[in-house]
Amino acid sequence: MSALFQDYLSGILLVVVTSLLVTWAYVRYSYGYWKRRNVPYLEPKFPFGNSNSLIPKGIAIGVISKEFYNRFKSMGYEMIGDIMVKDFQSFTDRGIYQCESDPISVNIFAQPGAEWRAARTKLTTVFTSAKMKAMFLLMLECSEGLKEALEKFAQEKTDVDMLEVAGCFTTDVIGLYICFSLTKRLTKQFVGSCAFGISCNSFKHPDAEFRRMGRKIFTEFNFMDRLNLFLSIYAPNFSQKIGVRNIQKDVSKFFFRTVKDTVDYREKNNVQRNDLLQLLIDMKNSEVQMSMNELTAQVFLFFAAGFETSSSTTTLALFEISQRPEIQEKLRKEMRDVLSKHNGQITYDAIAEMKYLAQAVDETLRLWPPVSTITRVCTQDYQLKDTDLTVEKGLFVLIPVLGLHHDPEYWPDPTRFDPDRFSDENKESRKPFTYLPFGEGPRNCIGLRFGLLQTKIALVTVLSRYKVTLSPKTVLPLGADPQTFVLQNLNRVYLNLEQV
Ligand code: HEM
Repeated sequence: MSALFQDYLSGILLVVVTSLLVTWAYVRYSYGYWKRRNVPYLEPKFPFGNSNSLIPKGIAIGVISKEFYNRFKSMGYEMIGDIMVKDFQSFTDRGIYQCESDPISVNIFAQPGAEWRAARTKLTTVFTSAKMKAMFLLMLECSEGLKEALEKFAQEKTDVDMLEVAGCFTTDVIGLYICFSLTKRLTKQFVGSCAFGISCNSFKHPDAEFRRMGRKIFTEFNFMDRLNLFLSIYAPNFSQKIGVRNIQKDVSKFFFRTVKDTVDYREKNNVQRNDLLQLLIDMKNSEVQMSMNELTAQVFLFFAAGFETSSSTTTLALFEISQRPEIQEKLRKEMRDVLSKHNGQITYDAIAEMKYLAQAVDETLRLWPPVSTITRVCTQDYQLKDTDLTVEKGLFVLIPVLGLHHDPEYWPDPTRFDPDRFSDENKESRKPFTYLPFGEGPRNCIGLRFGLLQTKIALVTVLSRYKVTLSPKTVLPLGADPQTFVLQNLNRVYLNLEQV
């Protein structure tokens, strides 16, 4: 019996030791990939190679890719244009994990090649100029909630947690855009009414489900969420086989429930609305035949991509502007001049006329690009121009947006906030592909105009009414949070408002 047990133990030991040896050999071999090809590289460290962004106290992905960029930029950045635009057909995918058993992950951001192209063609119709103009009215309606909240802060002379306030505004905008009517009457009927268990008036209900889910998508990961994320990034094929999900279960459940209830309600009651969901419902019922799973996944992605990027841009623009009184005054003067030409009303055309505002937003996106690293995956072997190096199918490419945006060669004194960098004259002399806040090429940001518009409306709402200063409560430097994939700050931005 004891000999049998010993044999059993030795067997287990042998399996364990062999597995460890095989893993070690595999890791060593993988770490030698660039050395074997004679390409300059950073020595990877066990167990996370060159990336430790998923472990507590790690480094944000944008900061890691900036470090790579600073080390190797002498190799030339021209290949970025080839990869994103000219030779896009060899780099159509983003390499984001998706898993059929978690249908919400199969969205336009993650979809590969042909599936992505079909989805992009369908969804592009959502962002026409006419739709943007209609959307503008809805954004203005949502800015009423922002106005009220700001008034309260100013009267009570309390610090404004700007990311939270901007997050409420953009959540309402995107929530309404996705699911609710563009007409005032119907919007009023639904805002805050919890018609389908949703409340989308984040200012009145800061813990409304839409807002709670929004916060959760980017910042709240428990141990299992973290483990799932880790597996989906480092072992995607294995993760797909065992059904690992990279989006939190309750977030996924919320979107499936909400979208299903809303679609059922509209179909049963023959309700038609002028919003994204209607467009997707029409597609579902047309020859395009979008499934309910795809429809829900796209709704989720628009929500996730649409609110956080713009709320952090608004917050960081105000962070910079609060510390530069001369820039703030110039912006306010422009706002007043333009608004006075439009009877004091914020209109679509008035926003388009505010050139210095556009420059300030562009400069914020240079200094603080929410998507600080863009990814592409090589989808067919690719010969890198002027080299004998073949980029192999399946290889991941990181495009170091933060590194490019902070490079003193293209942006002298790069940490200084200076909207004049984006004057017409300076824009003309800029090198291509050194400014990529919305990506580039066929897979660039589909919501670019939407994002800029809601950011500008929020800024006009704040700056045309209040002088903004940075509260001493703000801990500096802000620092980049390693735990999220968008560039988020570790420390909150607190502002003080004084009516002008
Ligand atoms: C300031 C605001 C925003 C910024 C900085 C931003 C940035 C980006 C970036 C860098 C990408 C990747 C581009 C690439 O890979 O080349 C992206 C993709 C995307 N964004 Fe945005 N975004 C913003 C707002 C929005 C909004 C408001 C929406 C929707 C309403 C949106 C929807 C999307 C979608 C669907 C994609 C995937 C496009 C595709 O794969 O075809 N974004 N965004």
